[in-house]
Amino acid sequence: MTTTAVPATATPVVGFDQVTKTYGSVRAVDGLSLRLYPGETVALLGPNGAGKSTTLDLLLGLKQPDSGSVGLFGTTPREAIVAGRVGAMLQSGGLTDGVTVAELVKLACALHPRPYPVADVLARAGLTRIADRKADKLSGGQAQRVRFALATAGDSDLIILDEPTTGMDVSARQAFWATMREQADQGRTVLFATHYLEEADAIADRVLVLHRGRLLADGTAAEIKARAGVRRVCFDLAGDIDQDALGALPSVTRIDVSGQTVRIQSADADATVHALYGLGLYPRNLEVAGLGLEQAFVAITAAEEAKQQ
Ligand SMILES: Nc1ncnc2c1ncn2[C@@H]1O[C@H](COP(=O)(O)OP(=O)(O)OP(=O)(O)O)[C@@H](O)[C@H]1O
Repeated sequence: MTTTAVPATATPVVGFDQVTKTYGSVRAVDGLSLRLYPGETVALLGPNGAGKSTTLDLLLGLKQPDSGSVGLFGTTPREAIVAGRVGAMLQSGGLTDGVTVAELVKLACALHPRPYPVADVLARAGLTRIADRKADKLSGGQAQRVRFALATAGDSDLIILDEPTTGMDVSARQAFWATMREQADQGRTVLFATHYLEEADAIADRVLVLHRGRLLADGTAAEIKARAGVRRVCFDLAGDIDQDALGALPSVTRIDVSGQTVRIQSADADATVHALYGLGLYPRNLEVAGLGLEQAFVAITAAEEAKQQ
């Protein structure tokens, strides 16, 4: 379903084949097969507990699969990491108390086989002014920027980011994504897990939706939105609003009424609007539009939940 033009013979940056990982009775990753290719910017979405962090840990060799295989650049995660091909920014850890920001970045540069100059790494992450501050004296957003610096200390081919912008303010987020775009434009593969669907929509050229450890959707944001197969119908009504009657219109899957404004999700917007007029109502400011990525995500995962009940 992916639309990215990739030669069939290209060695995948990431190759998951039928990977399963369980914790006791919890199947965190369930038969996952996946290929990522050079230059792709890929968002990994999923509700809490969907298996995103476990997937990234498997990719980084921090966890081993119970079955199936995980490959990076045609080799093992460990070999790829030792060769400096992977930069990673995980949700926590990596920041040692009592050590300054500059010292941490220097160490990350020293450990990378193809390091960037320390001053460049600090500047790119917006850390120059706080380079002498101790890592345990940072705000949440500053600590995230340090993790970002550590992930980009050298010239890696794959950058893995687990919820990278959590705690960052708006300008830090914008700067962060501008840098990631540059990295992708230079041919690097960027894989990021996020709960900010607007970021996935704006940044990713491919979106993966995980649900209970399985891949529920894989495509561009536009394809995921279309796949939800639902449209939004929004209008104003004068007078008393009979929510039950509107909810019973054909193909309506969801209804919200706020003041005189009605917002409906419909699997067949034409049929819904036709029947709306059939009730003898006169909607004003009528708008029919596709779902945003966030609503599409909710619709897709809710449909899957309903199937599994
Ligand atoms: N170390 C562990 N021991 C036991 N269960 C675990 C462990 N790590 C994760 N799990 C379980 O595995 C499932 C997947 O967890 P994971 O952290 O990969 O999900 P996630 O998509 O990253 O979630 P979130 O969005 O909340 O960060 C969850 O049900 C979680 O409770």
